[in-house]
Amino acid sequence: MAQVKICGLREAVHVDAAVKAGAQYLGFVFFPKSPRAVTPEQARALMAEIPLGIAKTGLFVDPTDDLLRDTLAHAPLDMIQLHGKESPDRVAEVKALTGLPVMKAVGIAEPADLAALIDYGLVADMLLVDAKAPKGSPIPGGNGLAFDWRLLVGRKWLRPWLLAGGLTPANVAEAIRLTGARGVDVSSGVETEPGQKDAALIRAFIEAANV
Ligand SMILES: O=C(O)c1ccccc1N[C@@H]1O[C@H](COP(=O)(O)O)[C@@H](O)[C@H]1O
Repeated sequence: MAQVKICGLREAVHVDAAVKAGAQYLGFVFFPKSPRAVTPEQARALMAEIPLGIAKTGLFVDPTDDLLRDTLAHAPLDMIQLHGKESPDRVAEVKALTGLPVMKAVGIAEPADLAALIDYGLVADMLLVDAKAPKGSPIPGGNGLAFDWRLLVGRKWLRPWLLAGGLTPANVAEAIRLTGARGVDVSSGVETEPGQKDAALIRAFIEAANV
């Protein structure tokens, strides 16, 4: 069974669909430039019915200590996802500050980008192997772009990892087969437009990840 993270949830009906379909991670975006951004108070309400055992993951982009503290004061997160330019030292600081496991996203476009996964594997609890955002994009992820999955064939890292970037119900099974990923993360691929999740697409994605 592949582990699935559904990211960028903003409505209870989609949280419910993801929980019932068997997602192991649910992502809430605390980055104002994203069309999926929620406030800590909105996230808290969305999290109320999430069963124990599903990791409520807060997505941040180069967060300040204050943003992390303020968010955690309202929203009971289980994991932090760092999706900006955080250095390995900053990853370690965020772990110490929050007391939570940290998943660090690394953008991949070419073989040289893979080296960062070794460095971050020394400090992060999990790795998120995502497509590198196009130049000029206002958001460093959630762009619905895939990278060349063949770059990952035969690679191993120190930490568990999720594959992300342009995954959809139509391509996720092939992505898992090719890369050997044990977990996948999706945002745009289960939406009808940026920020608008779709319950049927969420169910189709989780089903396809587990064929
Ligand atoms: O989803 C967002 O809006 C977002 C904003 C800023 C950083 C990351 C974001 N999403 C993450 O990006 C990847 C891939 O998304 P997609 O499936 O290609 O749309 C995923 O890990 C999201 O968690």
